[in-house]
Amino acid sequence: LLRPLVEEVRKGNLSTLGKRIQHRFVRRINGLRYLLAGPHIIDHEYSRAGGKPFTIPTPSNDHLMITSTELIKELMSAPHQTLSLHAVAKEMLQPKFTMYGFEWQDQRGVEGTGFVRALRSLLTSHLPQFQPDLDRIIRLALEDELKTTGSDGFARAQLFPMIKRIVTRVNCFVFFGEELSNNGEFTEAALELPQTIIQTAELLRVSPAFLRPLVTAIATRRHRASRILFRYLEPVVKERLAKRCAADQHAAKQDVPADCMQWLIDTSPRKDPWSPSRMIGEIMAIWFSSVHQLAMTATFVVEDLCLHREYMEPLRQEVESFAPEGSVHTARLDVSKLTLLDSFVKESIRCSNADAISCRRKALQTYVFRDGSRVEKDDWVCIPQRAMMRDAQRYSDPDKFDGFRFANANGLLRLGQTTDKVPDKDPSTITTATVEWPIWGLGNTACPGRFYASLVMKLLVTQILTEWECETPDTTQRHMIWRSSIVPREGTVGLFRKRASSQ
Ligand code: HEM
Repeated sequence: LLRPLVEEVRKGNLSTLGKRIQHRFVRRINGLRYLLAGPHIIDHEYSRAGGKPFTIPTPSNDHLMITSTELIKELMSAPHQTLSLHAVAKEMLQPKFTMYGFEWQDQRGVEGTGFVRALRSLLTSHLPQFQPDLDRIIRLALEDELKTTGSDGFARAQLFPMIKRIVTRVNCFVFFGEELSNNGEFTEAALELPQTIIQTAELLRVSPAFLRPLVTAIATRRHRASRILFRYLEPVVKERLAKRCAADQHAAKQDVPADCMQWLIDTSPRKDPWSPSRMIGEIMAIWFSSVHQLAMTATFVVEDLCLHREYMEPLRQEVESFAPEGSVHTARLDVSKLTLLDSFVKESIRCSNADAISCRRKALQTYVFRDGSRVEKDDWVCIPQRAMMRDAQRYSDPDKFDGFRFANANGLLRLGQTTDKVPDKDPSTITTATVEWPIWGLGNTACPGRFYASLVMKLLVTQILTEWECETPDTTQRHMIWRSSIVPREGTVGLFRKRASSQ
């Protein structure tokens, strides 16, 4: 709060100082409401702004919200040294404290962007090989989670905690391989880490600097989860780094494991190689990105399946029509053909978006858009995606859950017709990153894990469809709000019963 004022004093700009103090102070106090009502405040201001940019105060800074295609394109082409995604992540997650002392750069790409190749290219291209294993892990995890049934034949499960565990299991497999993914202590720490990071970072954002080490030690239980992961990963990473170095020296090709940890090592800098602990810090940061959003989004999708049961039969029929002959097993199913499922998952994201904003960038220096909109240094600029996805100008009947909205719209767009169902001008799928569908971010920084995330969500839903009947008695309050996040409630229960045909 005080930093901008101190800067004003330094500049000797005393005439405007009084006004600025008052303005900043009032905005920061007003901004406190954002903590508990962020998405609602954004929705309200969006409808008042009539397509123009608008500013939302938060307790720490202002967020400039932009919605026009021109401004969004300008945002995407602005230099990373000016409008930075990494600086946002650093502010939100406080990695220096929450990730065991791991320091991030403010600017993306300073130490290479190998992780994009590791996830966007290598992980994505290996998805067909991974699919049978992902399918098996999800199936066994569901059976394990839902093994205790009541007298009515239904197993009861708290959906969000269950899906966090399932996502952790599959992600552990693709990140760290079979052995570590079967290690209970390791997977428990892998599940704990993202939750600890988020909770601790929030505490740190409201703690004075001198208390931060103490707050971190208490909230992370002296980095319990990080230390366990580190203990397991250190010998493996050391060995793999040494092997890479030896292979480079002898220009030899060697058999290497096919997992994300290996690809992150392979794509890390060669000229000035990272130490094992630096490498583990990088892996943990990417690990965090892989669990948190996916678990929340997948939970809302499963909740929507339980709530809108009329979609189960048509979705089932679609899965069965594409299943390899004579089986309903989803291991080798070509999920890209399941256009109704793609549409259902997309509609779930449109209606129950886990984040009210996307494409956050922090201004490392003041930036003025071509239309004159200003983002002051240290403020953020964002896209208010939830409000845009509920705008009747973009989506007809936006408050209605229309599971096949996108499939129907794609059908019309493919015929060269127009539709008011969606704002898209061309057919699209869930992973298409466009101005109309910014849930993955945009441009160079668009989520490199989106193809994997989409596959996991679809496999989870197809497993439930083919093996289970599901419903939920909890139909009212499905989420809680913190800042712009819309987090599934831990207590929402799903009822699951094995389908007669799958027993
Ligand atoms: C439903 C799940 C997910 C959602 C909604 C999501 C969304 C996003 C968004 C909005 C961004 C910021 C992009 C920008 O602002 O331009 C992002 C970045 C990122 N995501 Fe995801 N993500 C998901 C799953 C995953 C998974 C499973 C992984 C890893 C396997 C992953 C890895 C990353 C990484 C590494 C970045 C940083 C990209 C960069 O700095 O260039 N995400 N994601």
